[in-house]
Amino acid sequence: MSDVFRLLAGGGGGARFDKRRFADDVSIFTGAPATDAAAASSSSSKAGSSSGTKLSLPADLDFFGGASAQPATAAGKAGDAKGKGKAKPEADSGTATEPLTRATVGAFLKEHRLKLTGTDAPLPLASWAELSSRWNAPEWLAQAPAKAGFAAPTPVQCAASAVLLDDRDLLAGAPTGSGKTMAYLIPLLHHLRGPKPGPVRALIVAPTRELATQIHDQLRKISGPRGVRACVLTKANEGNLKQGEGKKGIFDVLITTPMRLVNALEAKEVDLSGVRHLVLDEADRLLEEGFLEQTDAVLAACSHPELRKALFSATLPAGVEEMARTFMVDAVRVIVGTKDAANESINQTLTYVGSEEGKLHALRALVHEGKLKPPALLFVQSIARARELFQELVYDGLHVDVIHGERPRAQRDAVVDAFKRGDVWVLICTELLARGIDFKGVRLVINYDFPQSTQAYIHRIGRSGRAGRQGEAITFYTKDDAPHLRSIANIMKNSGAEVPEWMLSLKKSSQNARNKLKRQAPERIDVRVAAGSTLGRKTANKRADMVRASKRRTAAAASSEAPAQPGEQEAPAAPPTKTKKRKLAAGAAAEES
Ligand SMILES: Nc1ncnc2c1ncn2[C@@H]1O[C@H](COP(=O)(O)OP(=O)(O)OP(=O)(O)O)[C@@H](O)[C@H]1O
Repeated sequence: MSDVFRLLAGGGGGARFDKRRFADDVSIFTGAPATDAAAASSSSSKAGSSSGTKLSLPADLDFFGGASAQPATAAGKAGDAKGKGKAKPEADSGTATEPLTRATVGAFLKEHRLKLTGTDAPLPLASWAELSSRWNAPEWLAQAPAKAGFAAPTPVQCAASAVLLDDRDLLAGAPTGSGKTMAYLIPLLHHLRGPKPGPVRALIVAPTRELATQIHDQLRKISGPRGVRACVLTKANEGNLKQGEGKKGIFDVLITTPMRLVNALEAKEVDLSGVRHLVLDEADRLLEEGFLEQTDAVLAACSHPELRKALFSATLPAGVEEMARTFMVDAVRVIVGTKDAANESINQTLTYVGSEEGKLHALRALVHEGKLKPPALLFVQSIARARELFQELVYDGLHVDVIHGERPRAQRDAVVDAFKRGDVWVLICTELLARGIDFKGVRLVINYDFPQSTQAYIHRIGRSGRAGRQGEAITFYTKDDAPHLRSIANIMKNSGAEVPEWMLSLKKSSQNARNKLKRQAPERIDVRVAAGSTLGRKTANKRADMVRASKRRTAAAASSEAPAQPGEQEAPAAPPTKTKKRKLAAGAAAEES
């Protein structure tokens, strides 16, 4: 039996993977025909063990491309996207594409559903070759995207990169998974040219440490032979950013969460007066309650007179755009597809589960019906519920793990790696993973708890269907969620999903109710209590033993790590008072520490 196949086997009770039913999936793991794979099944590994042995994965199992040295031909993949608003490069790999002219740009914008507004908005670039022909970028930079597997630019890269290469302020909205990160990293590298001792010259702010780390990884991938020096700000490397007293800063690019940066600013460990390029990734989140105060402080500390600002997100509510206009100068606005819409490569469904008690039944039914296609993300509304659901599912043989802002940093990193390797099949998570995280191979997102806003919905389900791949999202709703059903149903309809007419004609929830829901998650009974009726005493005792054992393993693994601060961005609690605001912000940025 192959190691990979051993991974499929789960221990304990509950709804296990039925390997006959999932013969097609099993065959991926064995490389054998589906029927043989099913016949060869046997069980040995422990459910929920994510630390797992390192496996050498067959290509089909390398869901996230992490195991293969050669990245997937991303341009080809993105090129697979059919229809509107998707990451769709304009040409096949390597094909030279004519630069756009004022005469041809209209058709290009229409074809790629691009909206470009602003004074003298620059023409989008039509191929990476224009990096050198139009902006005189060094050869290595013009070749960097193709080397990274991105043969042709995606629509947001065509339009937004051109604006940034022209050194203009930018507000960009494009669907999840459409390549926004490269859209700003490539121009950044162009402007920085190479490493230069002295103060930090570029600053990228993102709401979670996980996203900051991912951006850093992407930057390293393309930063070329004379690579600029970038770091994710941590307590440990703060000192290296200090200027003066005979010290010269050694980092060109700083990538950070707002709270971490504000702490460093307050401790006078970082000087941002040399920052020429500021990127706010997931800008609407950074300009929302919980982060706004910190983002404000960061903007104030970036005092360079020629500071250029770039704001990116898949969702840009009107209020955020309005706020952005107060600090941007002569900005160009780029929108790909319909603003604030879900990615159209994702097949979306809403599932009525009655009450909290119905959720586990519905989840287990998905497993039995072979509809829970791993790798899958399972979103819940709070850290407490993430823990509860993990305790409930850890015995189901699903190779499940959990990630949230109260797990120590090393554990969070290990879980992300295990998920990328394919060791974890189902990852229970909070909003910590909802934004920006690029697990390319995620096949299914389940909203176990109803999302608290349309933005949360768009970002959560956007963890699948990336770079032109197909994805799937299932959202559970109870009768208590019904008042907010209509707004999600509308988002679904606007991205081409079939939605029953009655959902669209439900009464619209009031702005107040929507704001309240956004601020505060609804009360839900404990997942374990909801499941209580299905558990025999014996099973319950066995579960308790296994949870204790799992906790012991976790504690042993984390013994060297200080835990992150409690709270996180998805649970911004009650309307903030002044002091509470500060606490909230600390909570919102818990994952950065
Ligand atoms: N030109 C390209 N061709 C094909 N794939 C690309 C291209 N540029 C980026 N990608 C890939 O597309 C995936 C999604 O990119 P990225 O994470 O930047 O999306 P995003 O638009 O920022 O999404 P989100 O809104 O969720 O943050 C990544 O795996 C990236 O490597």
